[in-house]
Amino acid sequence: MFKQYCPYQLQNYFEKHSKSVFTFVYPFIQITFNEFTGDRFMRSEAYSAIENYLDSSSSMQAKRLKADVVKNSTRSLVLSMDDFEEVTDEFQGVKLRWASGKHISKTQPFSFYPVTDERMYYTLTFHKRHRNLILGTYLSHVLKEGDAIKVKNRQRKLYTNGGSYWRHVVFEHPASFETIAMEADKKKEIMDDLITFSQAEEFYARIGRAWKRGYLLYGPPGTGKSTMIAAMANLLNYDIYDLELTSVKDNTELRKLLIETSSRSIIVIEDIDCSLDLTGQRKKKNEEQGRGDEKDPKLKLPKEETGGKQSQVTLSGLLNFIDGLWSACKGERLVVFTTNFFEKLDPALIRKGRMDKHIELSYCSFEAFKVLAKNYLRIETHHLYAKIQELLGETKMTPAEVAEHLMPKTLPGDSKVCLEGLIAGLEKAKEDARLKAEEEAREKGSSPEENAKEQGIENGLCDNGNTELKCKEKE
Ligand SMILES: Nc1ncnc2c1ncn2[C@@H]1O[C@H](COP(=O)(O)OP(=O)(O)OP(=O)(O)O)[C@@H](O)[C@H]1O
Repeated sequence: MFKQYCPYQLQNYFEKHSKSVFTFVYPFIQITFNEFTGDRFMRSEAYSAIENYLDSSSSMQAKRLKADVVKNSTRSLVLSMDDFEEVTDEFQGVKLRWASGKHISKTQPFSFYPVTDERMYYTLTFHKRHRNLILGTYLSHVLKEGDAIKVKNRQRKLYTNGGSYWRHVVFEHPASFETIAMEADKKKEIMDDLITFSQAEEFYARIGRAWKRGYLLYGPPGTGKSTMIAAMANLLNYDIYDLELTSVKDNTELRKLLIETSSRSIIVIEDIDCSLDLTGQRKKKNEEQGRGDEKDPKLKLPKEETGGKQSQVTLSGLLNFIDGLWSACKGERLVVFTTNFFEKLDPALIRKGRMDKHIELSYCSFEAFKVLAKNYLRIETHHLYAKIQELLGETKMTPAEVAEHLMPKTLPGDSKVCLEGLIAGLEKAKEDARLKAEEEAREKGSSPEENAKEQGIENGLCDNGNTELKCKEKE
């Protein structure tokens, strides 16, 4: 009515003065928290924290609620406060009122149809005599609680890069450290390391280091490197960013992608030896040029998925990402590289400080087999175990291959059939290796035993299933 009957020229005047009179006599303070700050595309962190904080209490108080299904493993229903609804809160005996609202505006940019733009907001109302308490302690309490609820309830995501953007799906991999086939003490060491890292915020701040840790997982294909990454993410409740380096155009794009990763995440580069053209060229180039520059800016990625153009990402760009200045910007993060060829990697890339922990995932040991048998067949022991132990000591078989033999062919599955299948597989692998060694010995004119040993070293294998580096060390 006011807008309809009051002359337009007077409206502003009245609004301005009535507001100041109203503010003078009104004993309450009102704060608005908008969903978006400045930039339309940046959601306000304060708004998200308040949303989480209020959602936890609004289901008990609000009369009108919104429901949404969260597609995590349990598909739970999340209730939140509906638009233009109010709830009260109490803090140290002080009562406060939260209300949700929505600004709706119709914009008509270049399209024929008007586009509706909705912006949510929350308002907090409290008496002005509690100003110090609310602005100081209460608001930081709300933000802290809201962030903690977010961490607890969040759906973890698996991101992958398509060009310069991240796309994501909900991450629901069932791998855990319990199901990983590995020696118990090695497993415990890795878990302790991860947990210590995740709790060491103050420690990292005190020693002046960015809160991040690098892991290099190496070993033959099928030994559980990817499974280990999923187990790490599940243990720490982190997101995963699976970075496909070959589709990143240049260092600027790499930096953009990495700046967009969030805290509490694992950044993974799988098969790093295939993503970066490493040692060979670099060493050769350095030798030719007679210099030992660690970060050769001319070293480029192979020409692959960057629209047929050669990727311009350089080793120096990658090294900057791992431990350059900006890498400290986003808090708690793990960087994980995987490779099948440890020895191919540039020492600069994997030196301690960049890749702090080197974890070898190797061929299936008897202890690892027992974990797999427990997972797949639910048995702790069997009279065929002795034979399997003997064969695993003589033959190399990856956990992936062992797992395949243990997979029941029909349900509910017969343990004896699976174990016999595994024994047959191991015997065949042993025989194949023997024939191959004989064949190659004939070609070279050396004895099969010598040849087998040489082969083991060439292929990165060793008597006990370790990779080349260890074999050489042992020798
Ligand atoms: N150590 C292990 N513990 C439990 N399962 C394993 C292990 N290693 C392999 N597997 C099984 O084998 C499959 C393949 O393993 P995974 O993809 O993790 O191997 P990888 O080392 O990452 O191989 P690649 O180098 O080819 O990427 C997985 O689905 C998993 O079920």
